[in-house]
Amino acid sequence: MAIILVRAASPGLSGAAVRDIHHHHGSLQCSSLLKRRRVPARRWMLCSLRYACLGLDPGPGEIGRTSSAVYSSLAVNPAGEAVVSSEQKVYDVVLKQAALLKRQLRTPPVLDVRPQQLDMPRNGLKEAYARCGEICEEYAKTFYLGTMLMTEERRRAIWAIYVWCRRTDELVDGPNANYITPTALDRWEKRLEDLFAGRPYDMLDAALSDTISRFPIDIQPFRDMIEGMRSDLRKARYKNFDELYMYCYYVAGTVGLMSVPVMGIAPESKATTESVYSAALALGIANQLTNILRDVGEDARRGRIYLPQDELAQAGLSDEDIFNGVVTNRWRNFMKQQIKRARMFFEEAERGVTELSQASRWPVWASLLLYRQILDEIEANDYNNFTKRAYVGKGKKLLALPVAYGKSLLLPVSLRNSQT
Ligand SMILES: CC(C)=CCC/C(C)=C/CC/C(C)=C/CC/C(C)=C/[C@@H]1[C@@H](COP(=O)(O)OP(=O)(O)O)[C@]1(C)CC/C=C(\C)CC/C=C(\C)CCC=C(C)C
Ligand SMILES: [Mn+2]
Repeated sequence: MAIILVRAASPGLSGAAVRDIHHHHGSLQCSSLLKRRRVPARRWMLCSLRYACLGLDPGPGEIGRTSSAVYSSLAVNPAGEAVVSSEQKVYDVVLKQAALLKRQLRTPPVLDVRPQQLDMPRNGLKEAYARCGEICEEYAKTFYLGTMLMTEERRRAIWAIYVWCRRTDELVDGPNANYITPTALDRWEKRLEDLFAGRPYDMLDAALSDTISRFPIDIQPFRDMIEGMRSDLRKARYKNFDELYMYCYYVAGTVGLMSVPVMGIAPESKATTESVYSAALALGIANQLTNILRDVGEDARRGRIYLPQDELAQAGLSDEDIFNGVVTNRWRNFMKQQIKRARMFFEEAERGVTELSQASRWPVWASLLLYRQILDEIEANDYNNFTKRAYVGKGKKLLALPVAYGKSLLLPVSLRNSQT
């Protein structure tokens, strides 16, 4: 194995941090950091892969720059010290959620919030869930269709989560967004705590209260989504991918973490709970990156640029270029790299979908295939995401459903090798 020591050649890293970073077949590995920073080897391999695939394979002197500019477990602060990256922080949440799920499945807690304890009129919960279903159908038709294959209890739970997420997003993205203050988000969080304690404020909250009494769902991803909305209020630029990654976790990776306890892992799956959560997180990140790439023009008209500033600068692009919205070769090349990265997150997610319980796979495959096609449409639009909205047509949408169904019948990846 060819190892190139980069040692003090890196301007962004302290000598100790680069002690044994080695460069091997286009990937970066750093064993001292793995130990000191508890970066799991698998995560490190993954970020190395993304790093290499992005074609940003650095020369030795460039490691400090690219480690924060690309996707990495290692970030560098302005003083040149290695700091825990967003990916590592989020991975700690994944580990915690996985541990909670395992513990609760072993010894289900004595539930202190039973549906019948909720102060609701007769049939109230049924109506509440039905309303959640209607909202879901109105906003996300294809996805709604996908949920129809799930068991009734799971389907209703996913609707209730969907509606809470949609309402949270509407606070900062909806018609009243201009009037939303951090205090309003604090009130929304208090409401969240109340509904987790069995004191829902309205019927839609009551549906979620009921859902969390039936499934081992933790409050943290919900809190984190509200944190993402707070960040949307105060921030309109992202310095680098590390910052953007955190934002994507907050607003979309959280959805993946909320959904796993409801969708369930296939009883025959040999995958670890952590790996399934990681895949769910990856799907959320992939979806959000795609959403950002689709909406560049629309966001710019609201004064927002979610694309990493340092990567724009490296591509010779500025905020002005985005506001002007002219598709140039620089823009095309920049977009190609961004699309490549989003696709890598989709690939990571794919490995987890097969591990979900059989009936949950179809809607997840459908949403993965449909959302990923938006990237193909951006390409088909010759990267004009300034004035053209990438849109997956009805025909392609309909075709994705049987394809997703076919994929949902596949054996979990974790079982495939052991069967041969
Ligand atoms: C089956 C399935 C997809 C279940 C998830 C259902 C669910 C609870 C969705 C909530 C989505 C939501 C309203 C999130 C609020 C924040 C937000 C709007 C995020 C963006 C969604 C797309 O919305 P849209 O295109 O309408 O965007 P605009 O508001 O118009 O800009 C996001 C891009 C994020 C969506 C993220 C997911 C759906 C996460 C998917 C991950 C899983 C379901 C985990 C699957 C498990 C494994 C193991 C892969
Ligand atoms: Mn939105």
